[in-house]
Amino acid sequence: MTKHIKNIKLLNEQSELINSSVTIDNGKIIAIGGKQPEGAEIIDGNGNLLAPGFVDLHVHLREPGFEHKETIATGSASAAKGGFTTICAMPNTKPVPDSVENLQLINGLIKESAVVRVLPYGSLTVAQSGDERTNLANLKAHGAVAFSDDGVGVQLAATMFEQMKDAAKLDMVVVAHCEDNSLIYDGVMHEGKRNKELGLPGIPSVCESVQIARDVLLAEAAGARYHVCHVSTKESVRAVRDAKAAGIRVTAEVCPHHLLLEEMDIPGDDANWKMNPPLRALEDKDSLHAALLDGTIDCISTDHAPHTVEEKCCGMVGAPFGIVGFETAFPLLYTQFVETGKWTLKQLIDWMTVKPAQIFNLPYGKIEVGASADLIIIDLNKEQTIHAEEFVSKGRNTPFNGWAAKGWPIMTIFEGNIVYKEEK
Ligand SMILES: NC(=O)N[C@@H](CC(=O)O)C(=O)O
Ligand SMILES: [Zn+2]
Repeated sequence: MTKHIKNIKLLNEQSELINSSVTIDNGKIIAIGGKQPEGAEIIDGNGNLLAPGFVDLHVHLREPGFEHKETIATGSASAAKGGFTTICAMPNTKPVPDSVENLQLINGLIKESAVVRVLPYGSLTVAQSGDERTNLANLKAHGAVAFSDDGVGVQLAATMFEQMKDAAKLDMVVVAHCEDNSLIYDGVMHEGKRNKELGLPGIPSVCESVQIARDVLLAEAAGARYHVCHVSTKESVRAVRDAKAAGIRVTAEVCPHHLLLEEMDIPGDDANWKMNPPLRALEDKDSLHAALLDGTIDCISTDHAPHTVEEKCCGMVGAPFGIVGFETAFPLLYTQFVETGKWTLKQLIDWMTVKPAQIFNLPYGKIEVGASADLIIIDLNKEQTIHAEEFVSKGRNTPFNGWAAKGWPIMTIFEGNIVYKEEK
């Protein structure tokens, strides 16, 4: 069935909104600005923005193994509501996608219940233990989008180096959660000012940056493509910036919460403010903004990490790290940084669409003839307060409960089908 989305605005390179229309057929975009085809189903955009569906390189869907926190069905529906149509699922599930058999199991679950495109990672080591290396060629052959042990850092340089060399041969990206276990010190938040005020153990910045510094040198020696997860410190930014300047094939992501919050915002010993890496100092936050703007950091990823209310109930010590992200990412960033004139709308959309897609060579994140019809209609004027209890995700773990934000996705189209529509 042909669909014609009329009365929408498209963003041009100058970040101007241009009146247009988009026609889709058979899951693909077949015309931009064309006439309404005879017999087409009409979707009226009511003058709102039509953007490419967001692409998220870093998400946790919890299935298989932790369905009490999230499932592929609830996680992908949450993604759809947030405007995400391509999401890359991290391997910290049970079982871990460390073998063809386990990856096939996950592929089957995705096929059964995902409402948007879910691309699974393969792990770098068996059971993410950091010891035995996985067979990357086999994982690639069965659909792994990239390789990562996210949730934990790969501790041994030799293990990382060997996997980088194999990934380079396959022209696949190694994606790293950078954390040196000997420098965590049982910390639950940033080692800085606020953790001392709260009397809570801290994680020093160097815990992250030291492993990035190691890895960029390993990536250079291996000739590998290397992507850094959730960069949070100014020293990490410097390590990535220097590596890029040296011609090393490194890319990096930043999460909305690290752009929006810093350690002094943490109201108290509340686990909805506990995530890994933790909220750092103001100067770290500032350096992340500068890094996005100068291209050191390539894209924004949510690190959607749902946990149960029970797990997050009782203070930071003992609670798992992580916060949800899909349903608040765009409106928060739009309200705080586009509406205030710090970023253009085009910059924000690019950091959430074409930029992440390019890192994995994915053909998504663009509105062009022939592209998959993965589209979102965003009402930039719609203002709403965030209520965690209304999330489609099973997770309620967010520090943004009660925040007001503008710019809400009101319809999400995946491969030509409507997978989310706002309730009026
Ligand atoms: N970011 C987090 O705080 N938690 C993630 C793991 C991770 O992304 O490192 C999780 O799986 O809960
Ligand atoms: Zn991580």
